[in-house]
Amino acid sequence: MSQSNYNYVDELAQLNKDILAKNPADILQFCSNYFLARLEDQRKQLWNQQQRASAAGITLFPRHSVPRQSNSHAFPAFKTPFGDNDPHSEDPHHDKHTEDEGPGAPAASVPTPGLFRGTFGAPASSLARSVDPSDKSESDTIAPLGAKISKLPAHFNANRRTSVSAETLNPNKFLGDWKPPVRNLTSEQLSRLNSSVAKNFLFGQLDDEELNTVIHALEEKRLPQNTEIIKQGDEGDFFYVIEKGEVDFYVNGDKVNTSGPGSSFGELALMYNSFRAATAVATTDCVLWALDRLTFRRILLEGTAKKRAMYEVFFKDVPVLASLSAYEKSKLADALVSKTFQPGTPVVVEGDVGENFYFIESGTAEVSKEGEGVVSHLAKGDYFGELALLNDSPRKATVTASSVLKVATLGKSGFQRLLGPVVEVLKRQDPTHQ
Ligand SMILES: Nc1ncnc2c1ncn2[C@@H]1O[C@@H]2COP(=O)(O)O[C@H]2[C@H]1O
Repeated sequence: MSQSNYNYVDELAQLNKDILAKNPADILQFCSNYFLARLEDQRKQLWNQQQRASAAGITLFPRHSVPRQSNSHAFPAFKTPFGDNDPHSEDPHHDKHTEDEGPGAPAASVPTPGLFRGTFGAPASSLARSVDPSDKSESDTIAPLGAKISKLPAHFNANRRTSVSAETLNPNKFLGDWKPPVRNLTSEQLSRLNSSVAKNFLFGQLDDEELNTVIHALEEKRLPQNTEIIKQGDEGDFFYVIEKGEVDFYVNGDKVNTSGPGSSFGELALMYNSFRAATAVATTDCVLWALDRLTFRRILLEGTAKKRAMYEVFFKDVPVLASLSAYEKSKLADALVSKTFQPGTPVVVEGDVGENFYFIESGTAEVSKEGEGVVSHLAKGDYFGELALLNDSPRKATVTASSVLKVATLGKSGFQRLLGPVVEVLKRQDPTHQ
């Protein structure tokens, strides 16, 4: 069953519950009111989502088409779903037709009163998802690179399910009698999963039962080099973990990232019920493991979203991370593990082999060196422990909690993978580096 069908079934199930609870006299009027209220709610969520995304530096709905870049991937341009009421617009009457809509395409907004008149004002037929039999965005077939990418329907974003909070805050309510898929994994597949994929940072938050459910729901995908795994602008269907190979990511034609074994991608559209934020292309032959949207939302959504939100606040107090993009910060948040040390407890000891890097979330610590005593004091937003990881050398100093100390730790592989862009700055500023 396609993802749209799931959404449709969820929606009808909820409507049915409301009808049974309220037993309305005028069923059609009740249904009409129900869907209008749902639509309004959805648009408000989308609005909030856009605000949060832009605060984090991500543009969900660029106003203008983005010219094709020199690489070979076609990227759709997006229209704001807020029509003429887009507060981000410098010119509210500009850009009613983009080149991507084609000359005959209807205007994105039909003026009607009300905050979201752009989308509410559109004719009913344009609010329904445009049905294009060639649109395989829901299927788990993966388009080979170079396959023709069809243009987006004129009302592309207006028709997306974009609720963040309703399902996010109470996912169980919306998932009904959800049962995770159980794949018939061979013992060879299970052992590969346990030795690599299960170590993905996002799975670190799961208890044994949850991890087991996730592992048995994973589906192996072997993809040749140059396969387009995800297309920017599509609806989210799967979350992926890389077992082997490399994947490049493009946003509006610009390469923004590369990921390798142990990394995951494709979570954003599932978390925010939004379209795919980037195009993902296999740059080598790849072995991936795909987790379906509902299992992701049911088991991984809440913990991931909470952790990202929590560290998003903390990262504002860590100047050295300022140069990381919003997405790089999210990935860093996934990998961090909080630990608390009582006053007087050493966290790293001079001469020891180093395995972890630390940010101070709260509390204080002091740095001391053999023969020199205390050489510096550390507090919230400071970090320590990178030298041993960078140089494969013993710890150069001892760091001891001087009050209850909460740290966010990162292991060696996460440190190399996620803090690469700021390593030079860390090197220069590490307080244990004398
Ligand atoms: N800079 C980036 N911005 C957005 N998404 C990215 C970026 N780099 C990698 N990605 C991944 O690309 C995926 C595309 O699908 P999603 O939007 O579901 O989730 C996205 C992320 O997992």
